[in-house]
Amino acid sequence: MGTILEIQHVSKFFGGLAANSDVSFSLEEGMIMGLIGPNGAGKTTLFNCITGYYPPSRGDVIFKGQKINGLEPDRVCRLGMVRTWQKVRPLAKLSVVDNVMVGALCRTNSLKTARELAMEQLKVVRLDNKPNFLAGGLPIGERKKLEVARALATQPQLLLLDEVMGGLNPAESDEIIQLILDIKKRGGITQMVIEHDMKAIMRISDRIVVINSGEKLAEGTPQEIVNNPEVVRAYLGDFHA
Ligand SMILES: Nc1ncnc2c1ncn2[C@@H]1O[C@H](COP(=O)(O)OP(=O)(O)OP(=O)(O)O)[C@@H](O)[C@H]1O
Repeated sequence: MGTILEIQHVSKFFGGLAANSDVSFSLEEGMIMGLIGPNGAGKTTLFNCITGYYPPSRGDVIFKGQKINGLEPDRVCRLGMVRTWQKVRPLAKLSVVDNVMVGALCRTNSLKTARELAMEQLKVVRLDNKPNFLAGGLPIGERKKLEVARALATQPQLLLLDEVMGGLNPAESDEIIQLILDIKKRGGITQMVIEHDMKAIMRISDRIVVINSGEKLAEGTPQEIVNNPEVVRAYLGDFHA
């Protein structure tokens, strides 16, 4: 197993605000990395810097040994890295399967192949009973799954999930947790997960990075993180796994 992603001294400034400040860590292939921190800590900004939605102001993002800062998100996606969005925005007037085909078309120009790839991923997220439903009519739990299916259809090696459990009830969150663990078990996809649900993040993560005020506060196994006094003081309060 090698390193799939290296974040080296990444900073992102918005005017005078350092949304990310000198953040460094790396991800081993096949693992699930949790990214946690208080609201406004800079987690989504870091995802945006990694996936090409913004170039970092400083520092480098190295994916599979290649420096990718400054590359457009669609180029990054073709290299094998894709993210989901915290606020899911499916193409509401398109069907479920057509939404997932949009992801698959990153790999093929054939609509037939794209449809087959899309149906495969709908099976993975258990939405294959609704391919012709309008995406805009899905309840939030299914819209989140659709978002994951669209991302998977790009055939990524690195999947970044931004609060896929946000707004879900416990049963729906459990389904997503199971989905993330299934993706890991099938192999071939490394995952990085932003999540506020601490029980969930402790359950799924091999390692956790804690961000606070734009800076990396700590990194370690879930057990190391819950036992880190600085993390407890800044973020976890009296949370115990
Ligand atoms: N495009 C932008 N322009 C200006 N400031 C921004 C922009 N995007 C984010 N910020 C600021 O950067 C800081 C980090 O925001 P970010 O959304 O990355 O945090 P977060 O950890 O993902 O928060 P949350 O958990 O609430 O989603 C915040 O102060 C935010 O207001």
